[in-house]
Amino acid sequence: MPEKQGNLSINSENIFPIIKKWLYSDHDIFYRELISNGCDAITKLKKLDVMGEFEIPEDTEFKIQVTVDPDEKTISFKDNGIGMTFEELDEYINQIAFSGAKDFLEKYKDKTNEDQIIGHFGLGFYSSFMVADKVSIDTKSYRADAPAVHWESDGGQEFAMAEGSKEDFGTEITLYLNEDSLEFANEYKAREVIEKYCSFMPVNIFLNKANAPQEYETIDVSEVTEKDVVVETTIEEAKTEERENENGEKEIVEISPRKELAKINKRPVPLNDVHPLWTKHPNECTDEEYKKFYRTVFNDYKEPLFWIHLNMDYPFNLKGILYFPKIGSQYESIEGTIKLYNSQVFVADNIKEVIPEFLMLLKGVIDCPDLPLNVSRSALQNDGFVKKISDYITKKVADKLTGMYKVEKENYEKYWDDLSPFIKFGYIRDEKFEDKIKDCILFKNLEGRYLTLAECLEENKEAHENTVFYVTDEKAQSQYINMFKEAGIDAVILTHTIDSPFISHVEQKNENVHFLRIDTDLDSAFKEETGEEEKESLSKMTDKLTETFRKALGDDKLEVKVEKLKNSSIASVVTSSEDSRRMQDMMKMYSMGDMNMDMFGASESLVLNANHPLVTYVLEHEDSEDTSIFCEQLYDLALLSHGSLSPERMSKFIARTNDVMLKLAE
Ligand SMILES: Nc1ncnc2c1ncn2[C@@H]1O[C@H](COP(=O)(O)OP(=O)(O)OP(=O)(O)O)[C@@H](O)[C@H]1O
Repeated sequence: MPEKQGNLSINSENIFPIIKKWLYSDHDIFYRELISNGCDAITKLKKLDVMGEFEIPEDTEFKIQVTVDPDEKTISFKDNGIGMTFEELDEYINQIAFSGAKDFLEKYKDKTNEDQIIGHFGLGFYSSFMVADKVSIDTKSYRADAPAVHWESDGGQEFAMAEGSKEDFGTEITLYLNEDSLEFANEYKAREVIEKYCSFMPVNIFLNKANAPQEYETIDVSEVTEKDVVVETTIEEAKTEERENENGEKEIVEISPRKELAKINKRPVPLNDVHPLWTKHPNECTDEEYKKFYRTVFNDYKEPLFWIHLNMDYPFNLKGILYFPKIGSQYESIEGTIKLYNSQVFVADNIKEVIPEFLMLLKGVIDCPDLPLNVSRSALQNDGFVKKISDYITKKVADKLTGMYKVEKENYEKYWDDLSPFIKFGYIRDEKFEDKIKDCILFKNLEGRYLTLAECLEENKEAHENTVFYVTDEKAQSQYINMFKEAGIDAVILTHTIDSPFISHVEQKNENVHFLRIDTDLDSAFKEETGEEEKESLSKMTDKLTETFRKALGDDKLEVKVEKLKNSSIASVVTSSEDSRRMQDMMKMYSMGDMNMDMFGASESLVLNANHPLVTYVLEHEDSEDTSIFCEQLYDLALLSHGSLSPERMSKFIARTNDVMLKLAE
């Protein structure tokens, strides 16, 4: 065999600093690249066997063996795949692998943002130089007549290759780590990285540490296979116990039989699952398997609500499982994770160019071998193919939900509280999803029944046409809820942060429909019908009480309304204008709380019930010495039932209440 030395130098002298910078956040990627090269080499050999060009020896067990050696500061990756001849190695490694790195550099030389590169596919073998000063390859082709080859390169600039000594077919790549990268030879680190990238690769991956002491396990002799190395066999005598039988006599019973045990070298356990659940046909998967897969992949011990198994072959290849997680409480983060794979090789989490943003609230895996992953994010955004994938996933999710709504309404309602933030987010963000799902959005009413928007409007069309009253905080708005219930008026519960943008969106899409918070201007249903004369007298009362309350509270902007409420036990309530409240909420959301809210008009009004004796008392005693106490107290009580008092008002309210009680005690 000829020997060969050469120069691998790539035009740029600075290739290392540049590549290192780009890959800085995921330096560990070389594990994925070298292991997936090994998987490819094994897959190729299996294909040759199917094509009849090679016969796989009977005792072959395909695997990738990773060995870390912290003492020698090396990591080796050994596969029993197709291997390379001298010429192939020269072509694939000296030319292609290095030209791959060169292409990579060319493509991205003007881009400084590492975020623009997805997956880093295309860097392959060359990535080993990110962590190693020296790399060697020992390979032997599957072709019986091809001699083994040894290749090595110091620093990735020059190489030397010559006949090697490897005896069996396959490839072993050894990395001599640089001082900055020694952590990768740590067994636990290695395990962590392999589990991150290679958990579902299609060939068994084993990890061991060089010179680690042999570990053993004990099994029943009947379970020993040809592959086991038996160190010793032992007999465990039967265990017996004296027990009383049903006739009250004592007898000896065997509680465990005599066993013949074998101590064997610990059987290696692969780090990966070569047949992840998504690769199976949905008909072959059980609920228990789906749940177990969810637990292992997402470390979430709360059971998912349900899942969708995606399985598409045409016009593109896409498989995956999307889980709808159970949301613990509304305060818990509902951020999900969608893991993207390319032929069982992990690429990245949550690539928003491929997966619609609202689906990121779910948890799931998607494997798409056809995805162009070696291009920049901006290119992915404009890629029609990626758009198709994204549309397909959206359609599948919408179909599942609408199907459930139609066929399993009871379950759908049961899951609604968990599903609702996700569905509402999708409804706002994705027009296609909105189109499909809009008639399956539910609203929980005061009785706890679930209604669609159309049903809500229909049920309440006599009492308040095209208006939906809603509650955002069941505790703070309980007084209003009671008033509504007494008056036989319905409202819906919308307590999630997504609900505020959600109702605005519903209003935009349904021009006539309005949502009013339950504490907005009181509906006529709560008021007594008033004739013209009474209206005039109420208006006079309003003027008078406005003056009295403004003076007592020292607030000359206070909006006061006087009404005859049917519920005579209520003296005062605060109502707020829907529009200005929404505007204020929006300001808060965008942290513009400092802005002067007066520009949006008065948001709150004090409504006094002319049917309540305390109100009539104030009306008749505007100049009495205690009037201001009545005014302050009525206002604070109204505010309290509307929400809460400011700390300053609260202290004054407590002191004043004590004074009032003292007076009563006198
Ligand atoms: N373990 C191996 N066994 C056999 N051939 C290999 C092995 N590793 C690399 N090769 C050969 O070297 C070539 C270059 O490898 P490299 O990892 O740089 O790029 P790639 O695998 O083709 O593409 P990618 O960038 O997707 O990894 C491979 O195409 C393959 O032919």
